[in-house]
Amino acid sequence: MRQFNHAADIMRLDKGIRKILASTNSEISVHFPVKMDDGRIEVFNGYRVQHNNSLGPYKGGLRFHPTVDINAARALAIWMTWKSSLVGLPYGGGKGGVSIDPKLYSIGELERITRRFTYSLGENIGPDVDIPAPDVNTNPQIMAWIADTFASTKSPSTRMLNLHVVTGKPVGSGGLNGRDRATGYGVVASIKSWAKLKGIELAGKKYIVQGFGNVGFWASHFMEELGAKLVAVQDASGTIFNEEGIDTEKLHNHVGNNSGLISGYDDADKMDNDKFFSLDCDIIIPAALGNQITEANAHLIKAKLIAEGANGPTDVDGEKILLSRGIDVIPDILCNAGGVTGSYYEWLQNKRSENYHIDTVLKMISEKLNEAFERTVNTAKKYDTDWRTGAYIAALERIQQTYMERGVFP
Ligand SMILES: NC(=O)C1=CN([C@@H]2O[C@H](COP(=O)(O)OP(=O)(O)OC[C@H]3O[C@@H](n4cnc5c(N)ncnc54)[C@H](OP(=O)(O)O)[C@@H]3O)[C@@H](O)[C@H]2O)C=CC1
Ligand SMILES: O=C(O)CCC(=O)C(=O)O
Repeated sequence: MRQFNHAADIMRLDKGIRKILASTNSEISVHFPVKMDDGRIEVFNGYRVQHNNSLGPYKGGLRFHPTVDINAARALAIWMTWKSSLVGLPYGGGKGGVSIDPKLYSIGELERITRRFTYSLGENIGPDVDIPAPDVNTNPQIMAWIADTFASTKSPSTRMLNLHVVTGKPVGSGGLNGRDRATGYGVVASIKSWAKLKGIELAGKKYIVQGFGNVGFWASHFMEELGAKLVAVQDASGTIFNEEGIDTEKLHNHVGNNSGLISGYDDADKMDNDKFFSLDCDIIIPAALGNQITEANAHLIKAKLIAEGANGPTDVDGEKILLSRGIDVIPDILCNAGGVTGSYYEWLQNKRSENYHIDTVLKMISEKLNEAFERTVNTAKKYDTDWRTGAYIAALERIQQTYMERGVFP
C-alpha cells in the first residue's frame, strides 16, 4: 500500500478510483478437512483474495507455505492487479494458497489437500472468474489436480471445456510448452533490456540467486546461456558459493535428488547466510520470498542491479537505500511478469483449442516484456521518478482509463 499510495500521489490518481483500488473485492477463507494416511483428520486453512477485476478475470498463483495467511494473500493479489495491467493482459489480480509446509505430507495427502481445497473454493474460481496458477511450492501436478477436481464438478459432457480454470498444467493436460521456464525467461529478458539501456555486456558478469526453485533455476539457466557466471545460491537450507561459477544444470540435478534443497552440493563451499546479499557480484536475482532486502542489509549490497524474480523481495525502506546508492531495481511487477504472460497464452490456447510451439511462446513473452520495460522506463522519466513507481503509474493509468470509460455501477 505504501508503494501504491506513492504512485497514486505522483500521478494524481482519481480519488474515487484510488478508494476502489485501496481495498480488495473479495477475500475467501476456507477451512477444510482432509483424511491423512494414518486415518487422522486434519483441518487446513486456505485463502483466495480477489483484488480487482476491472480488466478481466482475477489471475494469480496459489502458494503452499506456512507463511500463507489472509494478509500475505492480500498483498500478493494486489501486486497481480498491477502486474497484469502493466503487461497489458486482460486480467485482474488474485492470489491465495494453503497454510502448510508441503514437505511434511505424502504425495497422496498433498493430492487430497489440493482437491479438497479446490472443492472448497467452489464457483469462486473458474475459467472466466478467477484462474489460479503455480507459485511457491506448487507445480504442474498440483495444477492438474485442481483442473481435474474443478472439471469433475461439471457435467461430464462439458467438463473438458473447463481446463483453463487453472494455468501451469502439465503439457499433456492442456499446459503450455514453455510455461515451466516462462518466469525465469522473463526475468532474463528484463535483465537484457536493462543491459541494453545501460550499454552493459552481460557475458562474464557475476550474479547470485536467492531461491533455486522454478524461478531461480530457470533465470540461472538463461543467464548462463548469456555467458554470465552464477557465483552463489541461497535457499532455505543454506548458502553455497563458488568464485569459479556454479553449473546450473548440475545444481538443478542435485536439488532434484535432494528433496528440493541445495545443501550438500559438492562443487561449492558453504557460507554464512547473512553474508549472501553483500557478496561481490554485478546482479542479484531474489527468487524466493518477500522482504529479503531491507534497511538492515541494503547498505551492504555491492551489485549494480536487483532483478526481482520474487514478489516483494525489496521493502520500501530497503529500496530507498538502494536508489540513493545508485543501484537499479527492476521491480517485481515487471521483472517476474513472464509467468503470468505465459499463463495468458496457456489460457488462450485452451480457449481456442490450439497448441503453441515453444519458440512462439518465448517470442511472445519477450515482446510483451520488452514493451512493458520500455513503458516503465518512459513513465518513470515522464514523472521524474524511480522504475517501480513508473511501473505502478503505467499500470494504474490503464485501470483508471477503464473506470473512466465505463463508470461505476450505481
Ligand atoms: N512460479 C512462477 O511462475 C512465479 C513465481 N513468482 C515468485 O517467485 C518466487 C519463487 O517462486 P517459485 O520459484 O515458483 O517457487 P518454488 O517453490 O519453485 O521455489 C522457491 C525457492 O525459494 C526458496 N526459499 C524458500 N524460503 C526461503 C528462505 N527463507 N530463504 C531462501 N530461500 C528460500 C526455496 O528453498 P527450499 O526448497 O529450501 O524451501 C526454493 O528454492 C516467489 O516469490 C513467487 O511468488 C513470481 C512470478 C511467477
Ligand atoms: O501465472 C500466473 O497466472 C500467476 C503467476 C504468479 O502468481 C505471479 O506472477 O506472481
